[in-house]
Amino acid sequence: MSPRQHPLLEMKTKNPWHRPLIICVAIVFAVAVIGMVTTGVIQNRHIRQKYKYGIVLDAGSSHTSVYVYQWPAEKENNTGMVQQTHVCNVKGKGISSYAGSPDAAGSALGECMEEARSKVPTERQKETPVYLGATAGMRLLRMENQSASDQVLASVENFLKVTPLSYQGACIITGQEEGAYGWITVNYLGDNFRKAQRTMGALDLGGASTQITFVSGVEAQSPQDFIHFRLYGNEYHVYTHSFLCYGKDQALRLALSHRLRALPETTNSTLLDHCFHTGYRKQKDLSDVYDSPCVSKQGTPTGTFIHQGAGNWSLCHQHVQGLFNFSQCAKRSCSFNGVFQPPLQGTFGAFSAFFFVMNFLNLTSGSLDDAKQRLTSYCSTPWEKIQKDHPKVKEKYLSEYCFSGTYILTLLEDGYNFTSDTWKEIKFIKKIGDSDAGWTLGYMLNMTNMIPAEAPDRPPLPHSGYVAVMVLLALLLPGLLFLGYRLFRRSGSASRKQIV
Ligand SMILES: Nc1nc2c(ncn2[C@@H]2O[C@H](COP(=O)(O)OP(=O)(O)OP(=O)(O)O)[C@@H](O)[C@H]2O)c(=O)[nH]1
Ligand SMILES: [Ca+2]
Repeated sequence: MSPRQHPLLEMKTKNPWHRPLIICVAIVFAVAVIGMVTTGVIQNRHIRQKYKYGIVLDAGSSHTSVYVYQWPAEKENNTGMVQQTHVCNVKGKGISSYAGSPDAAGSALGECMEEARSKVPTERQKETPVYLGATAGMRLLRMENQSASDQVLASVENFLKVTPLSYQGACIITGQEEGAYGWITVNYLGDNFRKAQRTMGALDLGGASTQITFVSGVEAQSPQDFIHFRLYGNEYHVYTHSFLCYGKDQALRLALSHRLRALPETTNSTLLDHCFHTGYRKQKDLSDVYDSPCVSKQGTPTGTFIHQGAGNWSLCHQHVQGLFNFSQCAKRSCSFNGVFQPPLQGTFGAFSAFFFVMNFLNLTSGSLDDAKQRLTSYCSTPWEKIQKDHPKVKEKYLSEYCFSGTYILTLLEDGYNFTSDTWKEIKFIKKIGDSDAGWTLGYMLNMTNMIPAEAPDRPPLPHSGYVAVMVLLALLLPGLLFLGYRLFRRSGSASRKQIV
């Protein structure tokens, strides 16, 4: 005879609903888990980004560039989100060169504006802001001839107003704005604001002006050279100064005019220039030198002169030093021409012509002494060889590199007070990521209020992190329940065995 079963066990094996119930519960659990995982995955799948766009025209003294920027629509206030997607260089010279025919200034932008517009989806064009900022070329034209400068601005305005984009205005920005926006650009692109890390100074060399901008702990002795920013919850005390007429084209005119003064006033006198290569010889108009408010002149010099190279770096360096006045800087912390400058602080990004020139001369790395040595050798190379070595470079740029390189070294060392030690703090840059270093991005960020004074509150987890945690917990929970159930059953059967 089989041993008699305990009445309780007998009852249990006889319960016809037990197995289906477990199966039902298991199915519900499985469905719930699959449901949660699927929801998590679907919720977190790649959503097609919607972008916003902005266009800024940099109307510089030498030429105009049109920049197109793009950023994810829902992340307007997260720094590091705006990217340059396109740049178009307008053919011809800068807008200030249209002083004699202002009506043509606007239409000259046509091709590049069309190209820029094609980079913005049609449905976004109506809401895409367009800004035009003019810099030192227009500052000089305004000083010389206000009505001509007004007419040029009116011409570009009339042209931009009728595009399908959202035209926001055309104006001449101040040198201080130009410096400050350049500083905002490099630090925005370096993500220095959001990470509250050390900022980078900005050095911009244009055709007609140059800017130096950096954070300084020094008290403002000259308040007009300081700007205070509160960005992302941090305070920045920023020194900035713009030197009108100290861009590289105006500096060259200034240098030529100094040397021409020493020549007899006969036409076609020969100007022997140590900043140009031996063998370089060109007839030039005196008006090319004197036609600028940066160059002092008696009367209106007309006629021509022979510009002849004599390539000698140390003599060129001496002449270039003569463009700066250091005598007013004896007493206080100063750069040149009596302009206050606090001691240099931190690293610097040097862009625009600082980069074009130093990159061409292969001087973007190495010491200051190296740079001087290499420039000495470059300047003494005959013009014929220089032309042979660089057949594709525009003759105007090529002929000027010895002067431009010397001017840059002098401006940085004698002007701004960089030394052999601090030279390594200068990084010659063109772009950061995909975006050009320059004032335009900072200008647009400011005009569209895209950098908040305070850091926005954020949830502790990013969205994807939140979904991942929820899915993990959802998987863990049924597992724990199942484990608990098993333990409960095991302890139940153990106590039953004891009873038996
Ligand atoms: N070598 C070289 N020079 C360039 C190049 N592009 C521009 N330049 C020159 O470099 C100088 C500065 O150029 P930009 O920074 O565009 O100057 P800009 O904005 O027109 O002038 P500002 O109004 O003073 O800022 C000018 O003399 C230009 O002619 C380039 O690709 N190579
Ligand atoms: Ca510029």
